[in-house]
Amino acid sequence: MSEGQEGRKGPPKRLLAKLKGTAAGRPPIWLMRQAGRYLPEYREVRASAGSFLDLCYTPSLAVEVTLQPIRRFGLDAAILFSDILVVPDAMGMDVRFVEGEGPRLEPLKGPADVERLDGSGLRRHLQPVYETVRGIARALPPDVALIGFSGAPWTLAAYMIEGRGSREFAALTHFATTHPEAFALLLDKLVLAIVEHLDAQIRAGAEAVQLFDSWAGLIPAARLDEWCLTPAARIQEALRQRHPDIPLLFFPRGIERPADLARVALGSGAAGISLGTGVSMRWAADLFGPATRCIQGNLDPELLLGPEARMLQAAGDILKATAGRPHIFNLGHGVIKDTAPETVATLVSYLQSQPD
Ligand SMILES: Cc1c2[nH]c(c1CCC(=O)O)Cc1[nH]c(c(CCC(=O)O)c1C)Cc1[nH]c(c(CCC(=O)O)c1C)Cc1[nH]c(c(C)c1CCC(=O)O)C2
Repeated sequence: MSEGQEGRKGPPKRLLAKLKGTAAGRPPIWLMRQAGRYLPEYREVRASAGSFLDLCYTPSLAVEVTLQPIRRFGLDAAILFSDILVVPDAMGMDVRFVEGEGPRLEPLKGPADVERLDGSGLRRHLQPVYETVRGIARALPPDVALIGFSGAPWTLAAYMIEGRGSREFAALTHFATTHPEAFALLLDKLVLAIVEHLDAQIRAGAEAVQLFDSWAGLIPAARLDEWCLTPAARIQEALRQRHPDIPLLFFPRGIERPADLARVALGSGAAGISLGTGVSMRWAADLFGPATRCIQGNLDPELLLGPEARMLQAAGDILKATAGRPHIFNLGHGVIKDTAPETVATLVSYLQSQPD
């Protein structure tokens, strides 16, 4: 058992029970991007921190912003405050966050750049992140689960090749088809780096981990196994060998055709599948349940912009569609920055007043 877990015996945690396949009890709730700019207390810490990466690498501040939404809303899980792009940063890429524009990386241009990527110093470079995990584990209320995370290989490759966020990631698909061997090597290096990163988070006290494949929807159907399913299954298998009791949540956002989604979700071996906004919970529940596979999601984050009655109606529809199956309530993507914190409070109260 890892160091972090030993000190964390206490009441059973709803999120972990659901990931084991329990249908009983109300759905736990946490929200992707529950810490962030929609919270005034986050903006205050952010303003004092220097750059966004400085915030990610300063344990006292990263612990504080992780705990802010837990204190304010009483959510059922905390997610480590960090970013998926710390992995390319730790592999030697130059990663920056430009105010109001998002991430910028010096893009990988060809095979030589992939060869140069070096994951051997990853744990050392990311010590502040693991220190943050230890700090959160010590501070969390005993019934709140702690989730660690990483980007999935395809999604990290997207930013590493494109050099920035994009809707189409044209350079990515161009690289993957013109340099197939270098692209395969890149995914390979990322699988190993991600396993190291998640393993270190688990040793520091993460009780579940989420793998974000935010751009999986860009993968052509014929490449789904190679670029999405197989890397996820390799990560899941390596973690299972090291930490058989730690569940993985997989978020293949944008994979929406039922046959593709079922294939990727079941093939990954993950205990939980997080569904994006484009998936109907009604058929997803039938696709995965009642097999002991937990589903997470998938309220449209736009609905949190109001009116509240419409949001609660949609949340109720999700609860109806998932009734009797292991379900973790979440959004279909991250909280939008214009969201009113009061609306999040309304949503959390609604979920927590469900029959148990
Ligand atoms: C693709 C991706 C990234 N980061 C992440 C993903 C996968 C999830 C998704 O699809 O959204 C994951 C992420 N990013 C962040 C977290 C922290 C934990 C949480 O969810 O509360 C998590 C889990 C903090 C963050 N990551 C970022 C912020 C905002 C930066 C700031 O405060 O200035 C936060 C709170 C920056 C970021 N980080 C990234 C982008 C594209 C941006 C810029 C867009 C934006 O600014 O919203 C990369």
